[in-house]
Amino acid sequence: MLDSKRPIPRDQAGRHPGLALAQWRNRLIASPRFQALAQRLLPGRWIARRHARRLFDLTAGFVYSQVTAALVESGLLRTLADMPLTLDQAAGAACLTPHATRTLLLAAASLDLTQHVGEHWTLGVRGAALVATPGLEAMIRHHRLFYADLADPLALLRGSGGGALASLWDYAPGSDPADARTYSELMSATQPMVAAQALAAYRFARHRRLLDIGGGSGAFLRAVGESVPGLALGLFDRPQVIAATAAEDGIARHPGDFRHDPLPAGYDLHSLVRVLHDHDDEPALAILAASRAALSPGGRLLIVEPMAAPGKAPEGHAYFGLYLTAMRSGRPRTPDEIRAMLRAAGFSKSVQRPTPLPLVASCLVATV
Ligand SMILES: CC(C)=CCC/C(C)=C/CC/C(C)=C/C=C/C(C)=C/C=C/C=C(C)/C=C/C=C(C)/C=C/C=C(C)/C=C/CC(C)(C)O
Ligand SMILES: C[S@@+](CC[C@H](N)C(=O)[O-])C[C@H]1O[C@@H](n2cnc3c(N)ncnc32)[C@H](O)[C@@H]1O
Repeated sequence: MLDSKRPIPRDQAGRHPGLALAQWRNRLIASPRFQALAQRLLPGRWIARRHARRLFDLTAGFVYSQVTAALVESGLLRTLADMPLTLDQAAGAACLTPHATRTLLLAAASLDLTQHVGEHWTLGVRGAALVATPGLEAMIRHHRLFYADLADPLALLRGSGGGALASLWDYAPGSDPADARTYSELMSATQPMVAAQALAAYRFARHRRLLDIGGGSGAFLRAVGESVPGLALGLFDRPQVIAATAAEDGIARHPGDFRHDPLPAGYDLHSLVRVLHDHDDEPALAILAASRAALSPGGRLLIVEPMAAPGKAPEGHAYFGLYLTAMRSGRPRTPDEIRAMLRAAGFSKSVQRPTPLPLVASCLVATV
């Protein structure tokens, strides 16, 4: 437990001892003599090269992302997945000159997205993995909106710029009502990889009735239903989202607003999949409290979403931190932060279950 830990001794100014160490290291790295020495000695050269490579990738990562986007948007990724192409065939398929096509294919090859074999171009290992990852191409296409907002990152952080991504998510505060179908389709396309994380982490068969709160068009429920046939399924979402989904698949539909409306009773398992991080702390706590109120003793709530892991993985605070800022709602949370909120909402216990790909989603199970 956090409060049983012994207090860390501070310096006279009350600062953590690790701070002085970090400052000393940073001064060392900044020294030209240390830089020269590090590059002369072999272990130092390896470490310096590794940092230089990562720093270059940070500096140039936006170019790599746009090479990937060009491969997707030109249709070349899909065409190369179907058959190998010569340069001239690829140029015809992409509606680009042979010179521009060669530039794109060479750039993509150096990122392992494509590969040149003899006279032909085919997909590289990363290109093949991209095509095999459900919804990733749709994600890359929708990044056009996020990229526009990121053109001025400080304006985005100050809240004075952006707005392109927020216009997609019409439940984000201050957004104009848009067609909920656009984001529901994006979420459905990417749902198989998310549902796979939940199914690997949790045994749904121990329950009778599952309510997916903020379940969009029901893709998560359909994936769970296929794996666990006897489970009764219920979908709770905004009325306009529920209205846009097909009604004939045996899923009980509950239109409502989870910030104000009570959730339907009678379900022994609730799920919140990529929902909690969309909301600031106050509404997020209200959603957890609504779930707690609707569950009977022994009932459970699953939280499935990418969670922050500071110092371990960048996608939490670096990708989703900025994504949710552009969306103007929510924040990425660590499992411990969510567990504290679950306690505040009245859940008696919560545990984290490992998932195969935490960058897609982590999983917390809370019990009433
Ligand atoms: C056989 C020979 C010779 C060689 C084989 C070599 C080998 C072993 C290759 C391995 C191949 C392999 C199995 C690759 C597997 C790759 C995988 C599993 C890749 C998965 C990638 C997943 C990615 C990149 C996921 C990205 C997800 C994103 C960007 C999600 C964004 C989500 C958003 C924006 C959600 C928004 C919702 C909101 C609003 C925040 O709530
Ligand atoms: C990011 S999407 C996730 C959809 C789905 N769970 C998935 O992972 O594919 C968030 C969902 O929460 C729903 N939602 C947002 N605000 C809501 C509210 N106030 N009441 C009910 N549902 C809401 C949205 O309509 C959307 O379907």
